[in-house]
Amino acid sequence: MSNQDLYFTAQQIEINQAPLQSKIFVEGPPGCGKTTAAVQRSLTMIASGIPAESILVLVPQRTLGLHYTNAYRQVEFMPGAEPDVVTLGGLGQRMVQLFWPLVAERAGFQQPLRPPTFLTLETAQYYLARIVFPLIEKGYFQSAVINKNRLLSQILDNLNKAAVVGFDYQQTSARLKSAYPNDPAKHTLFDQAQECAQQFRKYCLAHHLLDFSLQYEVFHRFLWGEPAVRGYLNQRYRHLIFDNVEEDVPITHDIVAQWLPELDSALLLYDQQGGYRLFLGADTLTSHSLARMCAQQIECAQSLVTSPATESLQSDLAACVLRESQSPDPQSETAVEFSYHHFFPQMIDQVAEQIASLVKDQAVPPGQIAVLSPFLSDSLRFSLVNRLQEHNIASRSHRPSRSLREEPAARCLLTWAQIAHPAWQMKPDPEEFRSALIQTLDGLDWLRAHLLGQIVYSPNRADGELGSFYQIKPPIQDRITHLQGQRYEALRAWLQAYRAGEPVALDVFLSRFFGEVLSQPGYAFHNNMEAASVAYRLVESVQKFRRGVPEAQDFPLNTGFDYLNMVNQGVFAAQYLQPYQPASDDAVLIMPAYTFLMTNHPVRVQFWLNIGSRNWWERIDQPLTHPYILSREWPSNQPWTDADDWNTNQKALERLVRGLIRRCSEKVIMTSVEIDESGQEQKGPLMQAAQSLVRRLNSLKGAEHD
Ligand SMILES: Nc1ncnc2c1ncn2[C@@H]1O[C@H](COP(=O)(O)OP(=O)(O)OP(=O)(O)O)[C@@H](O)[C@H]1O
Repeated sequence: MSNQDLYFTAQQIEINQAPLQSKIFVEGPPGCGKTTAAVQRSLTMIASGIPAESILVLVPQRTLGLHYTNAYRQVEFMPGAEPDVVTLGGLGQRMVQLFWPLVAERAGFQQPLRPPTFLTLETAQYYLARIVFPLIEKGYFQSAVINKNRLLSQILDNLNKAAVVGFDYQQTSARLKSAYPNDPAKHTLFDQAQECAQQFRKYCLAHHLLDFSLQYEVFHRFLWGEPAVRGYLNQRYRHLIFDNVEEDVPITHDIVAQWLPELDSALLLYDQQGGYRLFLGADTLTSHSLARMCAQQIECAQSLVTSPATESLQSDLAACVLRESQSPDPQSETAVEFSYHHFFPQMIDQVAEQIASLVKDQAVPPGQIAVLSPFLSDSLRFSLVNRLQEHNIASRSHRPSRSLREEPAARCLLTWAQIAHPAWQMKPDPEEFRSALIQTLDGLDWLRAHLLGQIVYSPNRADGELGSFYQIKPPIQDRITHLQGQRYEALRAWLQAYRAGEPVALDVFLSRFFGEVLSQPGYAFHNNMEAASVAYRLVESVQKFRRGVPEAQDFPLNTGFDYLNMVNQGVFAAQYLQPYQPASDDAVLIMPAYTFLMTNHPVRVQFWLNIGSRNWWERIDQPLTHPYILSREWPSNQPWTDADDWNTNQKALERLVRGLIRRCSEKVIMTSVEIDESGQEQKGPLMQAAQSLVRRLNSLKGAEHD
């Protein structure tokens, strides 16, 4: 629906028609039309002669800016003369780049004349790993039962929290310890994490490297107060639209509070009951205090998404979560459905069938259906996508970060890279080799791959060469089939030729191998768009790694070894940010629940999978960090208790339930299983709340009959 087709609400008209120089704070529930009104207002401003490039649209994360970028794409702006849609981190990075000479020395960089290198998550993990792994060998982090990747990301998380909440990162351990006064084991972990963070920061300052926390800190502490920088920003931007203020972090709010009086106009949009990015430092209190800085306040009360029935369901289920005695509204019943199953696969089959019936019998567009769960495991995603495919229904799954290592296509490419570079002395085990064969030769089954692999590959072979298909005994050749044998031989010849020549950087190797072998007819990547896109992202990830590691410029070949080493140790390509594509009407969305909340895409029907799982309620265990204790609200020296855990989990579930239902216009279908994927019995708090709602609705009916 384009904006021309909408009848704007009174509040939307008020926002759109407010005088051009106004500073307005709009608040309301999600789905009351705030973003739509803001997009419209910016277009009205541009139509009235305000230069588009003087409008800054600030969002807490890129997905939340999609409505703006999509709308601006429809308008023909001159190149460079369009509104800027950015996060404060993005803006900060640009400023650091631009004003580097002004700030490098003052910020403590030891080689201020060298240009800054901005680290990605992976390159930051790489440098941090070089500090942390030797310490692990010495016995650090022994009591933390988490994998290396999570260890690294929690140390980086502490640095990020300090930067965005606004405290000295060297105080992190003291803050955490004061919340657990009687837990020496935790104290040791916090101190060790702190020591790693300190060494990492020292290394970054010595080598002009900036991870996210340092970018943010340099911008906030050293550039924001500089008259030259402020002058530049004030000349460039005169109008601010700040959407989803409640999902942003305190330092962004501080900066905006100081900036507001200097701007010509501002429109700030606040979602009530939001703050889902708490893990990343989002702070609803500091965000709401911005209301005082705006002369005009507008409240939108009416959701344009929910029906009266889903609105009631939202309030009734939230009451059950919080165990408040509230008599439900009978119409809630029409907006919810429950389905119970013994086992996980039955639940998946049933969900797929229900979706097929919604699409085929009730003409619900697939894009108006979302399947949500707290986490999206590979097996869950895989089974659901497959079941839907059997019904000819397209789906789109999105996880904000995925491990490339988990992608079979990426593992396959990296296995061949190891075989192509014997000097690295990284020999895949026979199982990895067999999987690579299955992933590579189109139509090769497990048994044939096993036969072929057993004969042609041995990790013990000193020269690392692969055996030839033609030396295999004819009856076995027949079993493997000559067609697959020829394909294997062409692959082997390619690798042999590569090994005979000068090796190239890993990303170059991967692109060539993909282009010249894997994507050719007869190989499994041919016409396989998903595998191709994984290959592309892997190449990009290696490339970014090579470019982000300055010493790699001199030794590009070592980078390949380092990269693979990190992958093998479980560090990365542990995570990459999947580009988020805006939702389309022809594919069912399959997403983690919190990711869905950040896509700004309401739907008609939601499926909540396995509501008995405690993951709907419980925070993931983070032994080295803590989102609440490291927030501004948490008083120093106040102990964190089990009751705090319980209360925050309750509050988070209530917020999640409300947030999801407020993005649903017709029905929520809640599914549960007795025994989950890992064989556990399921009866978590969301399930208990749902059961309590059923009881309350039933007793209401009982009362009616009486
Ligand atoms: N005047 C209107 N009439 C009908 N539908 C509308 C109107 N304004 C917006 N919508 C639709 O309502 C939905 C929510 O709108 P919008 O995203 O602008 O709300 P919001 O308050 O910004 O929500 P969120 O906080 O989730 O971003 C969208 O699907 C949008 O197309």
